[in-house]
Amino acid sequence: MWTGWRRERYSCQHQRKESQDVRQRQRAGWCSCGGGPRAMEAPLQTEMVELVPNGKHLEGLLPVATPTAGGQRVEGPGRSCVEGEGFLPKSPSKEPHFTDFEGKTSFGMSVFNLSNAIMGSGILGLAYAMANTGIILFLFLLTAVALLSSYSIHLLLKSSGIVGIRAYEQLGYRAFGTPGKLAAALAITLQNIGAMSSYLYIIKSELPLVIQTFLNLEDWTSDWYTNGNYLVILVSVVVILPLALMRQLGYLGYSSGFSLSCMMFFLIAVIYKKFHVPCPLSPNATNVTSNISLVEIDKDEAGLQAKTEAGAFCTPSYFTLNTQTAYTIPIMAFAFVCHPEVLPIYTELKDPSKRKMQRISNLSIAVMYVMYFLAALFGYLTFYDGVESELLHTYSKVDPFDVLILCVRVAVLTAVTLTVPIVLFPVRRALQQILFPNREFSWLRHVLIAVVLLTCINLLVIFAPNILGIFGVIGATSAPCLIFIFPAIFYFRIIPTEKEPARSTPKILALCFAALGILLMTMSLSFIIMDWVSGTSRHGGSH
Ligand SMILES: NC(=O)CC[C@H](N)C(=O)O
Repeated sequence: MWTGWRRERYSCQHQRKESQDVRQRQRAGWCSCGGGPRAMEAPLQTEMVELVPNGKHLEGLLPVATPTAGGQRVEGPGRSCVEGEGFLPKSPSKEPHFTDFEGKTSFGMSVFNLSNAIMGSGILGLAYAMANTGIILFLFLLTAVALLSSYSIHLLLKSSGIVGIRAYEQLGYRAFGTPGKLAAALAITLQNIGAMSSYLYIIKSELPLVIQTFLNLEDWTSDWYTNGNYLVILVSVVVILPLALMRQLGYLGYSSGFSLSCMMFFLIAVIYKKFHVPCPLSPNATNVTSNISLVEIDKDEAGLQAKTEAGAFCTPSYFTLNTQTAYTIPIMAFAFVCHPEVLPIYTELKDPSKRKMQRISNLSIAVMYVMYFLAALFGYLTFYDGVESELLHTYSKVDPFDVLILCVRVAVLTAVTLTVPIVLFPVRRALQQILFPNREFSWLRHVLIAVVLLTCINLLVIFAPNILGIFGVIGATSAPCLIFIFPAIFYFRIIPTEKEPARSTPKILALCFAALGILLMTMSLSFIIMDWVSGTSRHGGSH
């Protein structure tokens, strides 16, 4: 990200002044600002400067920490100091401290941003997941996915610390060259475009209902303000685009905080509703109780039978296994995806260190873990097996004009709308890495990519909502790649064998982690294919 380039630029200045001895050690010359005669050596120097995470430049330049030496892959000819030019403060009168040019985002804001990146439409599918696993199995699986997600961030941070790179795709490049970079960029692009389309799809389908109810419109009107297609364009242009044009993720901290409060409100409403929605719902409210047939049975007997069935229906299950249980892991994996955003957030962190970033990640994951569990638990305890794969739909069945539910809808709409810009950041970065590698920052490109991306997603959501089903497959492939497989295999390749031999415990663990990812990916894909073959797309869901 641009802050990284700015760091390089500063590094160049700082090191030019203070590190003559180190410069000698790096015979290749690590600062050919302006493209001097040693421009050819820029790749090495770029990496050397980038190699220094967390401001420990001199330390990082010592031979012991120079995995770039010895012909390792480095990227970015010409991307060294030149790129940072535009980001220099005009009067560097003050002695530059490392913290001056490191990111500016505080710990709290980073937690907000990362939590917002984690939280999305995934939360709406969790109650359904619980209905198909039972409370205990759900809790076990959710804990496992949360822990694995945190471990995978640990792998990413450790790899990025070794090479000083703070971008997912560049880790891929470092580990496997161009194919690695392309694979990471592709997975990030597909995963995040899938997530953004699911968010915009929620806007398209929910916002007209909300507006209609607030305006007290009894009948369906064809006015533009009740047309989901126009509304989704309006929201994209008025809210999402300006936020997506921010140059740094750090600026989105406030909107992320607001988005989280909206989700908090959603959670409180879900808990409140548990105690105010009767179970079972009246038969005409939902088809949940349709199996309770009153026809041709004696009234008393029917009443008794209905009571027994209702009693059985409204009892929570602690451990369930059915054909839908298999979907639980992909739903949870999707809900915890935030890995493309971790390294950009790390780049912009004030006084960054791996430990601090890991603490931010663990805190965000822990907060989301609690919220996910409570939302799933109370959503499930409200509707039991009648819960749908999208929790909001289920509430609409109770009373679509209920004011609280309407407010909850607005809250969820606001939350997902404010998540789109965060999720768009890594996609823009990935596209930039593929299409315009090693170019300096340009506002035109920055704006154009955001506009093109948002336009494509809008078109997709408006004209081809059915295609969104394809993202089920993409999600089943890209989420395990981003969470399990890539962090593990990149780690395996990037950590030098002198530091950790191939048979050391951390590396073997990483390989097991990758194998687990492959297993999960195969599992999810086979379930989706089985669904297609049998023609029952049971898991509609919001994602
Ligand atoms: N980048 C992403 O795919 C984020 C998805 C997010 N975890 C969600 O639940 O919606």
